[in-house]
Amino acid sequence: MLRRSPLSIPVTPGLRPAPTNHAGLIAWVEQITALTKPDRVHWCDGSDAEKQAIIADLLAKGTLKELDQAKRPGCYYAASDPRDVARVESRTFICSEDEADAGPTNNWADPIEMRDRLDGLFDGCMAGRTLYVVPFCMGPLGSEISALGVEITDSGYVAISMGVMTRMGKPALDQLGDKGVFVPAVHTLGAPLAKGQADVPWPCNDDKWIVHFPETREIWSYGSGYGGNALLGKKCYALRIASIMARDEGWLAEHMLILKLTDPRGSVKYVAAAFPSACGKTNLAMLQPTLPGWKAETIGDDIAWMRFGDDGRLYAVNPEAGFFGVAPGTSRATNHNALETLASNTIFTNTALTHDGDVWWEGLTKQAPEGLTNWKGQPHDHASGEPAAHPNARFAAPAGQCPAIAAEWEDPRGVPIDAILFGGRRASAVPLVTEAFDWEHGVFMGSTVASEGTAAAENKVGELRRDPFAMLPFCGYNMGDYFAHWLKMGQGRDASKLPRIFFVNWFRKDQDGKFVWPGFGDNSRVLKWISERIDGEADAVDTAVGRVPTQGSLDLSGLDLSQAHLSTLLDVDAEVWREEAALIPAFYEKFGDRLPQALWAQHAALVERLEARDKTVIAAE
Ligand SMILES: Nc1nc2c(ncn2[C@@H]2O[C@H](COP(=O)(O)OP(=O)(O)OP(=O)(O)O)[C@@H](O)[C@H]2O)c(=O)[nH]1
Ligand SMILES: O=C([O-])CC(=O)C(=O)O
Repeated sequence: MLRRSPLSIPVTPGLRPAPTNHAGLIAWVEQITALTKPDRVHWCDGSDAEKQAIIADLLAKGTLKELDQAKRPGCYYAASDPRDVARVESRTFICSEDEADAGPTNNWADPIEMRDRLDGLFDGCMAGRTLYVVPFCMGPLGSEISALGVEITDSGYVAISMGVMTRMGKPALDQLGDKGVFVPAVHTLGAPLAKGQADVPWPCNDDKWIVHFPETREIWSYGSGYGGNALLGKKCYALRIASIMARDEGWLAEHMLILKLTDPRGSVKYVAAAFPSACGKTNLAMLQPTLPGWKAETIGDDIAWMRFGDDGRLYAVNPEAGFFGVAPGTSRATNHNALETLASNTIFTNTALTHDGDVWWEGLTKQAPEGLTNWKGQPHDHASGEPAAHPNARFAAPAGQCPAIAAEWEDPRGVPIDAILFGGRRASAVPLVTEAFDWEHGVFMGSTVASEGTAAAENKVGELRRDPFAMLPFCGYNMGDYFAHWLKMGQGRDASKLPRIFFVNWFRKDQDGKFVWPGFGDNSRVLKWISERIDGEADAVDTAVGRVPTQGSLDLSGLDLSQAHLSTLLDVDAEVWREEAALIPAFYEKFGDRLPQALWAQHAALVERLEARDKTVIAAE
């Protein structure tokens, strides 16, 4: 669409003068305006006055409801259309020129055909609506690791949410200057309004398309107003398109939280951790250690952009400015810092509403309050067994409001990463924590992550699926090449400066289906072990799958954990792992020759180690 259309379409009458001299940007906005035919065009400056005006419009339309401003100043509530509640992976496409470049884990469509389809879908799609031009910066302003984008959207909800989630408006436009490079991202609800037609609170379309063109680094999103489908700076740009930029430019764009950990001696470690959607990134990023003297602070909760510095260390920035977190399960007991963050200036979507103008979700309090309205706008019926909040109900809150935010969270240089964690939801097999033997073994671990599905996407909840590096839905190119890129990033480097790699699993269950590990703040016990491993202080035992803590090396003081449960958490059952290992080739074979030989060699070495062991290898001393 973009490349084939000339940039000579006349400016729509009424278009306000663009607050930029960037000729390419102005031409692109004119072109999209001509295609989508909105009633009005608004260039976002990111000011408070602008935010208030958009909110007033959304309140009038019923998209937003004002929460009790005495209790939650600056907080608003939206309930989505029930057909628009999560990312739509089946409608997400990587339209590379060569199908093989998208790889077997992405949906692919021919880019020419897709452009024709989008031409049709976007023609007049914004009729009756305002087109918002949303310039944004991913990463701290002024950082060499940061990058710019401009989202065009016909959703005021998206425009203000982008204001929370990114550095949006004038500062981003200033950074772009007259000639800067930006990723163009076009979003529409796919719900044009005929003259005089009344709007609905949450317009969207049954037909949804989330499309990426890797070669031209463009994003086109049609039909959804929700989360990662519509806030295009997040998954679409900061992961899918950025992963391509990172491959080409020699850095890493990852689905990782970033955490600062300070031990009782005052020594600091920075940890990045990749867990699939709704598997605990936000919670770990805001963790309150239960171990005395340990301190955890937040740098980011979802995405990390990382580059090697001249000193050989890997530096990470959080490209986002807000948290788009899962509400259900968040409570004072599990994540006090998140609740403090949500006290003001937050947009809640698909939670339940209390009778006195506040939000509620399952897990917030033990007992649901009386008089709840569920996310579908109906009186909540406790007896129905249906949750009052949608399981993927979310909050969008400014990161700077988090009481645990680290002072350096916006440091343009980023923070040097000491440890990388991979993880997922695994009821069985996978120990509480395992250290990789080296970088290559760590890449092997990352490539074989499997996790039980959650409500964050439309796949089946609870079903086990491979989610390498927690990037399955977010890698913008062939994952075989992505694994090779990870291997290459560690090659020829001083191993003592490379982050150490670990695999964690907070989700082991006993025979009754109950979590064995208390999780949340008690995950600090695992972080302590990791920190002490890096300092050469904690013991580990070599097992076939990696190094696991000796029972004595994990700080379990004050924890009521039975010996049987501890064994469940730390034992490596060779029989179970032989079955696990036997599942890997079918997954690897999907990538054909794009799967690096080094990973096949890692698999062969794992099988060999497992053959050499007795049935059960106990990590206890
Ligand atoms: N049992 C247990 N549950 C956890 C733990 N950490 C997080 N959870 C639950 O997992 C769910 C998702 O947690 P989040 O921290 O929001 O997950 P996320 O990875 O940030 O999710 P996305 O925003 O989708 O990327 C919530 O219901 C949490 O209560 C833990 O240590 N143990
Ligand atoms: O992108 C979204 O809609 C929400 C999110 O963070 C995820 O799914 O990981």
